[in-house]
Amino acid sequence: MVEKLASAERDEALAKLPQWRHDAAENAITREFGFPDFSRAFAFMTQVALLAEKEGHHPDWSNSYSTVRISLSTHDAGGISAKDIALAGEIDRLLERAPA
Ligand SMILES: C[C@H](O)[C@H](O)[C@H]1CNC2=NC(N)=NC(=O)C2=N1
Repeated sequence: MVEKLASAERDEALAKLPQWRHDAAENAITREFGFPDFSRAFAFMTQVALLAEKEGHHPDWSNSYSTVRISLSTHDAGGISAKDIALAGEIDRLLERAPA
């Protein structure tokens, strides 16, 4: 089982993911994404869903029209693990490859 990161490790990893925030109340890392419309927001969610299935690691998220909010934590570890950091990086790279 993957271990949760110590807060110093988490902060060091987050320094390389400047668009992600540590949400202490959720014990998760979060990012909000804005798109021009619902279709593009949902297309992004579809890509993230496929990525999550591939990784066996899944986001907690919400969608309101053209906004998608993603919260990543490792439920099994009770906090933020390297898997969350890795998935956040891959989600960022999805947008670099195919800007919405
Ligand atoms: C068995 C399966 O791999 C686990 O239940 C996975 C599935 N996806 C998961 N996703 C997240 N975010 N946290 C987990 O602990 C987790 N566990």
